[in-house]
Amino acid sequence: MPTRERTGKPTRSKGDSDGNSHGDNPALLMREVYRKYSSGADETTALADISVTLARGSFTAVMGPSGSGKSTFLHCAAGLDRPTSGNVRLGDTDLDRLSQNRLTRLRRERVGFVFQEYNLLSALTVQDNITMPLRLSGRPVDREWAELVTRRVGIDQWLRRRPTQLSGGQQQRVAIARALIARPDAVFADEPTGALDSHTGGQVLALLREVVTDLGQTVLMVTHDSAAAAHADEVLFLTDGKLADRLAAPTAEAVAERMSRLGRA
Ligand SMILES: Nc1ncnc2c1ncn2[C@@H]1O[C@H](COP(=O)(O)OP(=O)(O)OP(=O)(O)O)[C@@H](O)[C@H]1O
Repeated sequence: MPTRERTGKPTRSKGDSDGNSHGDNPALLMREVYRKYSSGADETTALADISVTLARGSFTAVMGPSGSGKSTFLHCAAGLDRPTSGNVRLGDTDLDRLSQNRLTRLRRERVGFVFQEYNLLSALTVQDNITMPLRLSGRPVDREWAELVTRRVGIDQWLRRRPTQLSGGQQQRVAIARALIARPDAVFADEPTGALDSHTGGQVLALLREVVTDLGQTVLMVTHDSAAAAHADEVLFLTDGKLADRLAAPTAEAVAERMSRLGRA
């Protein structure tokens, strides 16, 4: 059932148009992506023939054994790394055609990041941390969106504090608000609950789910945790850099079972 955010605007469900300037296209399209690392005679294929489409307003988890290519996948998808071959399209932009400067600008303006370690600036207030991506790209703050995000993420009462005056879970909420402030094409989360206890981690995952369901954002999350992956609409399983399996409407048990099957493969 579609929900409505507090502004009264209808929100998107999986696959809908996003209502912003980027039209009907998917949030992310990866086509036949390879990422190889060479050192001397050694070559490692970290990603092999990855083709994935993320619909706007979808929540996707990426799982796989250690070394299976999860971080490389996230970095290539988010424009932090360039594939050796293949295409990555974020919204309506082909990343392989961008210069390094344009790619940096795109990451600031159209991508949100949430890391395990929050990466907040301790000298700045929560408010200034959240609006930092906009200041870096010289863009004005959309007050209505900023208020909606801070309220929705549940940090409106801490805006004048410094990150060190907040708990880990509260800091991760600030990082999520910062990731959303520019209304990105996609939010990339790398083990966002890795540093949190399971209760607080559960709250952060529920928040990411709301960010997708209520605010229509697109989230791609790398995780080792089956229970975390179960918050997503779909789980992608990587082994040896390949997309080995995928699971829609996951439960923690089904995810754990697929993971153990991959381990035996
Ligand atoms: N800079 C690099 N140079 C050479 N090989 C690399 C480099 N980065 C990653 N690799 C290799 O690429 C493969 C995929 O690494 P990646 O970090 O993406 O895996 P991962 O699934 O995220 O692992 P983990 O769960 O342990 O974080 C591994 O074999 C790794 O050793």
